[in-house]
Parts: sequence; C-alpha cells; structure tokens
Amino acid sequence: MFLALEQVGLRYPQTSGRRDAVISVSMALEQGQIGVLIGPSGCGKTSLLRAVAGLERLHSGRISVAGDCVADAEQGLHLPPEARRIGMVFQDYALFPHLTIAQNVAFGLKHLPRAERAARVQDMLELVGLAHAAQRAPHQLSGGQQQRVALARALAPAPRLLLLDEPFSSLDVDLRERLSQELRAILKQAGTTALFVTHDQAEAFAIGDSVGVMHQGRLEQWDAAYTVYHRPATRFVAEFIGHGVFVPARVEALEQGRRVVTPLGEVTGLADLRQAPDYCPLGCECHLNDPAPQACDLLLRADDIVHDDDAPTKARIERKVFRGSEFLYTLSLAGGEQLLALVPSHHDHKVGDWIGIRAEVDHVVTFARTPATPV
Ligand SMILES: Nc1ncnc2c1ncn2[C@@H]1O[C@H](COP(=O)(O)OP(=O)(O)OP(=O)(O)O)[C@@H](O)[C@H]1O
Repeated sequence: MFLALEQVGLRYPQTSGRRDAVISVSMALEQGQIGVLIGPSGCGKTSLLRAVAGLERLHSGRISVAGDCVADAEQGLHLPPEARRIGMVFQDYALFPHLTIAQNVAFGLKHLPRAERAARVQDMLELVGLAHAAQRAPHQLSGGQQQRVALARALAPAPRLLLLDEPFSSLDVDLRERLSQELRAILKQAGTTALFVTHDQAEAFAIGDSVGVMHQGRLEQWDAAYTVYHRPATRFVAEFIGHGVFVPARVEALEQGRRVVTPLGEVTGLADLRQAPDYCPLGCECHLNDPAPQACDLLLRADDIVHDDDAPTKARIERKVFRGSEFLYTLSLAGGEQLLALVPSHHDHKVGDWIGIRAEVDHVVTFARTPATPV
C-alpha cells in the first residue's frame, strides 16, 4: 500500500477529559488512488490529515508513505513535514499576492535549474487549464481559478502524496461541483495519490475512489463510495450518508433465505437479501443468522420508496421539497412511521394528500434493534 495508517491516534495537549481527536484509525490507499474523508464538524478529519502531513505528532500508531515509515508513536519516530514530500492544499488558497501566477507555481521549485523550472510551471499551468494566465496577478483571477493555481503549486514539486483540506469550501455550489470533477481528472492525469477532506457528500462521491466516514474521532467505514452508500457499516454511516430513515421490521427465516417484513408489507425486489444473512454490518454476532424471527431496523432511503397509485400501502405527505427533476417527500404511514421518498416532479401532490407507495429495495440493510424489542 502506498499510504498506510495503522491504529493512528492523536491527542492534543491540554485537552484532558475530552475524547482524543483521532482514535485508532487504520486505512490504506494504493498508488494513484484518491481517498476522501467525510464526517460532521469536529469528527477529526483535519486532525488526521495534519497527522499524515507531519504537523501533529501521533499519540499512537504508525504511518507509512511509499513504504517509508514517516511516523511511529511507539518508536518515537516523527519525520518533520518537509521531509515527507507531501503536498498540501487548504481552504484559503493563500497565493502570494505580489507574485504572478507563474511565480506562485514556481515557488516550491527553487532547487531546479531555470529552464527546467519554467517548463515545469508551464506543464502544471497547462494541467489545470491556466497556461494563458501565467503572467497575471492572483487578484485578477476568480476564486475557482485561484484554487486551481493553488493545486498547480502543490503538484509542481511532484509530491508523493497530496493532502487537500476542504479546498472548495469557500466557492459557490455550481463551481464546487465542476471543480471537483476537474480535480479528479487532474489528479488522475498526474497519477497523484491524494487524501481529500470534505463535509460535502456529493463532493466525496465525485472525487473519491475510497470514502471514509469519520465520527467522534473514529473511522467508521473505509470503502468504495458505492459500498458506503449501499452497505453502510454502522448506523451512523447509514444516517449520515444519503437521505434515509430506519423503520421497525422483522427478519424471518424462509426455507431458502430470509424475508423482511416491514410496515409497508414484505420488502420486494430483494435481489440482495440472500447475501444479507452473511453480511453483518456491525461485524458482530449477526441477528440475521438467527433462525427465530428477529426484530430489526430496516434502512429505507428516499430512492427505495416508489410512488405507485395502485400500491395497497398509503402514506400521507407531511412535507415536500422541490428539487427540479423530483420532489423529496416526507411521508407518514397510518401507524405513524416516517419515510422519505424521491418522486418524479410531474407527480405534484399536495401536502396532506395520501399517496400509494411501495418499497423497492435492492440493498437490504438492517441493524439489530436496540434495546431488543418484542417481535
Ligand atoms: N489545536 C487543537 N487543540 C486542541 N483541540 C483541537 C485542536 N484542533 C482540533 N481540536 C479538537 O479536535 C477535535 C477534531 O477536530 P478537527 O478539526 O480535526 O475536526 P474536523 O472533522 O476537521 O472538523 P471541521 O469539519 O469542523 O473542520 C475537535 O474536538 C476539536 O475541537
């Protein structure tokens, strides 16, 4: 593995009584891969990034880059940031205002002969699509262009690893979306291994080969974005990623496989259910393997609920949010359970209307109900 973190822990001095900022985080990235850390404010994303950069000392664990150990708490090893050959891009792109764009990009290349330096600057500016702006001053560029210059500056010395901490957070939504796609293309073209921090889910999914969800200092899941969405490892991940709710349900053993009985009836379209008993989201004794009916909570995302006038289950529209191509409805069933549903926006029902719905769940995600409730 190109970047490997093993049981990394980080504790800030003079914070006794508070939980550690990072607790036993293990993860790995292959060369050329892009990893994204996502999680709520204060969950430890930036602290973890700073630990990789060498800006914070580890309290426990070890970090290696390209096979070189750069930090090992047990051995008291801590390579300073400048010895790690790691590039960084932060939220405030902090270009030098008195230097031209080309001079900004050349900043970390002082060791190169002049001609080589100029060629490298040209290559980097071409990579980020700003070769025409080489002689301009930073204030003559837009925020998005300035952030691309910051990226070119970070990539210019060919770092072994690039760390990016919410680089687009000061930009508007449209620009962020475009830049995140561009960023992925640029990093892939340069073959750079990168670790990116964001609290924006769309950005995480657009950029990351692997996505890690952090919560209270811990990395709760580190997986492909698709797996994080469809196979959340913990309740926290299930709730944090995507629009979803848990409904009380019951898993029953059939002669072959299992079925899940929910307030919407039996969940249909269970292509994945046969795998479900083997899959314990919590990695512990799995309630799905028990032959007796088991009370559980079933994750239903907004895209699992289909509006169907002929469906026997009816739900009342409590709230609706227009999202262009679809409405996000908040629904309640006769028994009071709440659901979310994405419905094509030509179905423009009023709040208070009852509509037919059914569940179409391709990826069944259940968690043992706690405390256990009678079935
Ligand atoms: N220099 C510091 N000294 C003491 N505590 C700190 C320091 N920096 C961060 N913390 C604490 O460590 C925890 C993790 O903070 P961190 O900034 O890593 O979270 P984050 O996920 O990046 O949050 P955000 O998304 O808001 O930037 C928080 O409880 C924070 O208060």
